[in-house]
Amino acid sequence: MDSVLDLLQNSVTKLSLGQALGLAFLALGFFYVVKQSLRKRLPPGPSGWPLIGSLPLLGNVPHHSLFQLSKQYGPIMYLKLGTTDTVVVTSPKVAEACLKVNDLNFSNRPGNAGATYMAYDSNDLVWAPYGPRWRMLRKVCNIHLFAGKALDDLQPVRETEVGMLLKSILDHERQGKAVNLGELLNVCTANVLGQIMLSKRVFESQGAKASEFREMVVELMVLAGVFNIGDFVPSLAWMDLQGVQKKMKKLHSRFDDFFGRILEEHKVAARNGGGKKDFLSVLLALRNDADGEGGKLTDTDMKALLLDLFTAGTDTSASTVEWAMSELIRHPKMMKKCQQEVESAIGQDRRRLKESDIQKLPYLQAVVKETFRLHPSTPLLLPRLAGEACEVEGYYIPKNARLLVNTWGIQRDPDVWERPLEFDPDRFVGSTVDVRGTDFQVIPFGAGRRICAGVSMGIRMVQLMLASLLHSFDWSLPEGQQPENLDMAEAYGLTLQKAVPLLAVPAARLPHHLYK
Ligand code: HEM
Repeated sequence: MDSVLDLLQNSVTKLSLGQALGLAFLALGFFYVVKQSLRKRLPPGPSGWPLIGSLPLLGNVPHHSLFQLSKQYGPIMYLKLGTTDTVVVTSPKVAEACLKVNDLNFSNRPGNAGATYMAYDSNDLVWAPYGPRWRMLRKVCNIHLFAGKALDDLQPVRETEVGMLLKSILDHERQGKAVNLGELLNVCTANVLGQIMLSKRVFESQGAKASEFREMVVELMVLAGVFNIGDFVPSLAWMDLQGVQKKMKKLHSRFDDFFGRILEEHKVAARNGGGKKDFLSVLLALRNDADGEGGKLTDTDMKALLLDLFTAGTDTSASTVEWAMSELIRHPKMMKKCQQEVESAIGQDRRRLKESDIQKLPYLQAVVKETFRLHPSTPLLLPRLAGEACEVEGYYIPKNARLLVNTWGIQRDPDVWERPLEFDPDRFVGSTVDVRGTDFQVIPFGAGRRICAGVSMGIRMVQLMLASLLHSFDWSLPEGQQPENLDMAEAYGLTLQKAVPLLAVPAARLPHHLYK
């Protein structure tokens, strides 16, 4: 052994300077090639800048900018957002590879200030780590809120609240006012959830507590929509450069007080034998039973769940209907077709529309699908996290990389859809393509294990509200505005809102006694 080493040493010392330099360059070249080939395995994408990465490329409306970038770099892109590894997906095929083939690996969500400071340190359902607790929370919600039987049992609540929506629109009509539809739809969806979960109309304008809650939800939407630098450059999070975390903490304590008070009222009612038949009462009754694999339901679990369901369920459904109404006002023939369909299904003077009528309205269902395609309320879904490094479409995805699925881009891609920017419900008439996470060309609710928990409730709410608005009223724009000039610009926030809210003028179509 010694002699071999001696030999090597001698030969190295015997190399000329030129030979030694040549060897050194060879070694450097070898390492460069290895490094490059490792790099090559990442998906293509912009190189970005130190510390901030490609954050400046996101612009004001990130799903637009990312869609443009995908045209340059392809359907799977890698970029640094701040210091975080991020993978952006913009094709049905790659979305399926992530959310179906590699679903388990992408079943977590990345931490962020909202989850930490507002959602009880990810102790809720939306941000909970994938595992037994998440499963337990989801199961409880499925059984008591979202499964077919629970949804059917809650049908009268939805119909009653939609009835109140129609009545309030009629009041506007009598005063000759245009209505801010988005606002009224928000009130309706929040009250449906309030009645289901707390036996309370949380968005009533009378009463200090009701309006306080509304104000808090609006603030939460604004805060959650802020692009918080600390989420992308974690080493700077402690500085809270935009003051977002401070505001979140303050808002969280207001929500906690609000839900805490309602929780205490429910506990007292249950002790006195006067418990209500709502979701919170069910949770209270379950608290001693639900100690299976997920552990007990604590007060915190319950408050976090209530917060989640209000925030995930209100704006999403309401803004979808606002977009649908805007499209129909721009396309009067389609609006007429919907109204004729409803009229021939249930008539125009006998009664108000019921949820069970929707099955007789295939064109209206197609209008809803087309709205989900063109105006998905959560354009980048909610972020996922790669639990382990993995391979997607031959590319290397690092462990802990964030996954953003640009469903807005997929649903407007000319490679995927014919005439993608045209609102054309007929593309869904007689088609089996569905929006519930099985057809990856249209996944407004996401897909896989962490698909939206409230898909069925959301679809039912959207269909019922839209069909009722069309059955009960004719709609036009305030004087001087032309349908073809209606502003359809998007504002970026927690959900995809219209930048300019829709103001529309209603004209009653039903006998007045039917609005009671
Ligand atoms: C138009 C209506 C709605 C749309 C478009 C929508 C969309 C979404 C999307 C895109 C996600 C993320 C899915 C993913 O990561 O793959 C999500 C998650 C979620 N949604 Fe919805 N949503 C709607 C209505 C609702 C309603 C009515 C509720 C409940 C009242 C709800 C509760 C939730 C919850 C709890 C999650 C988190 C699921 C989890 O992480 O396990 N959503 N939603």
